[in-house]
Amino acid sequence: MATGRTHRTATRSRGIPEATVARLPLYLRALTALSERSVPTVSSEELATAAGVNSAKLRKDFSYLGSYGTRGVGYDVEYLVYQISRELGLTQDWPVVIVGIGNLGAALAGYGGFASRGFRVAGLIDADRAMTGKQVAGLTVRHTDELEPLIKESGVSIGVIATPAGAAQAVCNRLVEAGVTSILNFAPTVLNVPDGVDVRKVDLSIELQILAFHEQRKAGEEAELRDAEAAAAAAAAQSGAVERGTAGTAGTAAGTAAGNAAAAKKRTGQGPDGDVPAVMPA
Ligand SMILES: NC(=O)c1ccc[n+]([C@@H]2O[C@H](COP(=O)([O-])OP(=O)(O)OC[C@H]3O[C@@H](n4cnc5c(N)ncnc54)[C@H](O)[C@@H]3O)[C@@H](O)[C@H]2O)c1
Repeated sequence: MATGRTHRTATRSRGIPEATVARLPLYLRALTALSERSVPTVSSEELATAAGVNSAKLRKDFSYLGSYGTRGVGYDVEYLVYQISRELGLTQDWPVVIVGIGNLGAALAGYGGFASRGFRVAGLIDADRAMTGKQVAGLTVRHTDELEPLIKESGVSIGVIATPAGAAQAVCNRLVEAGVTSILNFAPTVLNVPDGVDVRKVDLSIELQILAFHEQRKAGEEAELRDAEAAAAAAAAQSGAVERGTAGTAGTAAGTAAGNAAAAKKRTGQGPDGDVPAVMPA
């Protein structure tokens, strides 16, 4: 088994970059909301705002799909929903198996968003014999001994791992051996998989850590802004007090301090990159 190979490289088949593929679900979610409100067309700016993506990036992404919209009209919402769904493989049903039916696995099993997006939970697996036969979200929990037959019977190609980290690699190996080629991993560990297997990792604590970083940066920048504004005010006061001679220097100092204050203010307006999806390659 190869090690460290956890997701495909920068571009996929048909030349669509991985970063574009990662944004397609964001567009689809925004487009689905528009479709539900029976909105027929949408401009790239409106859709970019709704998806939390820069509009130039959106137009570039859609050019990979061969979708350019109509000048003055925008994009046809229904057609784009179909096109993106087809690109993401969502026009077909994907049976999914969830392994580890504890707090998280049970919550995932009951998540209605899977079915509405074409992911059918075909089976729930847990190693705890006390769980075997229990009903969770309308499905019967099966023991890990039944993992392989379940995958074969249901034609499962996507596995969700919600076990403790220590069990995740062994579960992953069994899933792959049984024919699963895509894994969504919630366990806080890096999985090694062979070529041809895609792993996506979800880690909410990493997302929170990224937000904490931005919070810390914003606090630092606000302090920097206050210092720069105070320096600008002091330099302006000094420039007013000096009538001749050093007035030019004081004026320059005031200008520089004001420039620093403006630059600091501009930086504080920047936040986390809304284009980065919460699910990341493992
Ligand atoms: N990614 C995230 O944001 C996120 C959020 C919450 C939890 N987690 C992770 O998800 C995992 C599950 O969390 P939880 O709170 O549901 O834990 P939990 O203890 O409630 O459930 C774990 C379940 O896995 C089962 N299990 C253990 N070993 C197994 C094996 N080899 N095969 C099949 N099933 C097995 C246990 O019997 C149990 O039912 C943990 O690794 C946790 O750290 C991740």
